[in-house]
Amino acid sequence: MVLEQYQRDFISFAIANGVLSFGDYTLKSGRKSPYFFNAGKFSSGASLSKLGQYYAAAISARSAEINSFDVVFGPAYKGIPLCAATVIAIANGEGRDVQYAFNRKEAKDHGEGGSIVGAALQGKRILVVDDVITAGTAIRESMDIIREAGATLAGVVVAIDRQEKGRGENSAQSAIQEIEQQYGAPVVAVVTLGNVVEYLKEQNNESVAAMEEYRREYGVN
Ligand SMILES: O=P(O)(O)OC[C@H]1O[C@H](OP(=O)(O)OP(=O)(O)O)[C@H](O)[C@@H]1O
Repeated sequence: MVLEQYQRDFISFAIANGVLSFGDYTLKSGRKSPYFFNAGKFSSGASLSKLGQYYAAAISARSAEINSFDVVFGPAYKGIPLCAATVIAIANGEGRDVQYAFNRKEAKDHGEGGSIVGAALQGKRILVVDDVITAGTAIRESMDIIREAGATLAGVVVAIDRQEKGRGENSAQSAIQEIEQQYGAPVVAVVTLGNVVEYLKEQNNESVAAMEEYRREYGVN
């Protein structure tokens, strides 16, 4: 697996910000993981600005799959700064003025009202950005919003794909693979678990063995 330079930079940036850490973690799924990714720690102007640039880099690197999009949509709440940072990075880096929108978790019944803030979605191709996909609930909710608005899904971008099997007895697929299949649109991650392992190998990092073992146990093919 070839590690692109933006992916190498993103992993080292995530480690430096304490977003990606290695140790013994128990996940919501109950799985014991040798690593943890907490995007909430990108919590300053400079780190959010860089994060937007990594999303923009991933979108550009995978443009053949994503094809074209008109609006970047961020599901509340954590998707909100992400969609804003991503369109700013696209405007500054590529000179392309892309629209953005996000939802309110609770619809507002005064003022302009409604539950979508930002660009109108109707008839447009929507790229959804979020930090992570776990069970896929947030993305399915976004899909409902997109369909109700008469728009179509161009793709989804997340920071990391853990590439692990779902928790169902016979689940051989990850939540990301299920979403790709269900909606017929690509889900692109800035980095995958495979990329992280590759990076750690390059660095002769001591966590490689534990990461590979985790991947053997829970990884998808
Ligand atoms: O694939 P899922 O199982 O939906 O899990 C991932 C979602 O969960 C988190 O958001 P959450 O819904 O907790 O809301 P928040 O952004 O307000 O924290 C996260 O930001 C994703 O949107």
